[in-house]
Amino acid sequence: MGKKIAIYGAGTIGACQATLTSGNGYSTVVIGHSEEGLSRCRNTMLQNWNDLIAQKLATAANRRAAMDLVTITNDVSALRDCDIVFEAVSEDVNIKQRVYSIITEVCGRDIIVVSTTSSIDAAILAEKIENPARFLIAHPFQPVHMLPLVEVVRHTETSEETLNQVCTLLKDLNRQVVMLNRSVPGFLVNRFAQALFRESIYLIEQGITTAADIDRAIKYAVGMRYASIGLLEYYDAVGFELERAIALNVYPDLCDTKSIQKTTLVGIASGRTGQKAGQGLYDWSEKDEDDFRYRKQAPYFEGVRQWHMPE
Ligand SMILES: NC(=O)c1ccc[n+]([C@@H]2O[C@H](COP(=O)([O-])OP(=O)(O)OC[C@H]3O[C@@H](n4cnc5c(N)ncnc54)[C@H](O)[C@@H]3O)[C@@H](O)[C@H]2O)c1
Ligand SMILES: O=C(O)[C@@H](O)[C@@H](O)[C@H](O)[C@@H](O)CO
Repeated sequence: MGKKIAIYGAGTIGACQATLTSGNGYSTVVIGHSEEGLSRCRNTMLQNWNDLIAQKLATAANRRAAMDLVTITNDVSALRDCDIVFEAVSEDVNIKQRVYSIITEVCGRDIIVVSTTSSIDAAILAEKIENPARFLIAHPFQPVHMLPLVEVVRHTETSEETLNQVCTLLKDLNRQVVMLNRSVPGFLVNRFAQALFRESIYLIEQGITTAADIDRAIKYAVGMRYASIGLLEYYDAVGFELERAIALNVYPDLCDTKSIQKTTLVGIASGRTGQKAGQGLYDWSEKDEDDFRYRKQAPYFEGVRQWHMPE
């Protein structure tokens, strides 16, 4: 500990990353770029704490102490004495490049910059920063302050020292780190997710089943099984002979389209784009938003007991 952490970007990821770092006793600076953004960030952080307090995982004193460790500001000079900057601005290479120039200007070229990008290649981002040896990606998952996995993606010029410092910090934050030695689109988890999304939409479009039944299958088989054993432990447990027989039957029938599917295109054209629009694969007007937020966090509550919360 003792490090001062900065998070550049006051959106969804910035607010939750700041909840995690300050909730573990780190002084944290969040850089935004609008007044509304700053108050939205503060409100998201308070909502995160209130959810933890409602579960009796934190107290009002923890919330106050953690919020006291946080500076949320539009003033980039607040970055000056930080040791490491998590970049969490919009998923746009040009915006990220502008932000890297500002960080280097304020902090010097030895500052460690960690991008939270979901999809931009590490080599592309590394080209946009003055000192690529001090740059890598650490891709988190929502809800970022609670879900433990972080995919660390290095590129050819990332120094060992940078990698070690970032991994040490992530481990101190009780993160489970997986490492990619080079960038591939979607890293690991979004590759798995896209394969499942594509197949699920295909099955619905073929009239084979419904969104609700796909989600039941995921929750009560895939989710529950792989919560306690690994996917590849399971593969070995079944054995290669049976998996070969199943693959010979299933591979030829799997969806392999390279195009965006009709359901998604029609949804976008008609404004039925998902939860925020009230309608997507589900009718969200029929769903309870608080219950969904609770269910989204529920698997991770136990992990919060390991936080080193300030008091
Ligand atoms: N939302 C997710 O599920 C998720 C998960 C993991 C990683 N990520 C990645 O995290 C990053 C941030 O995503 P998000 O979901 O928080 O987006 P967001 O839109 O909620 O937040 C991005 C923030 O960046 C700010 N911003 C834009 N230009 C800026 C600038 N020049 N200076 C300062 N701030 C600027 C925006 O105002 C906004 O507050 C992206 O790279 C995204 O791919 C997102
Ligand atoms: O699952 C997540 O939280 C991340 O992988 C994100 O990067 C990504 O944007 C997804 O939410 C989109 O499915």
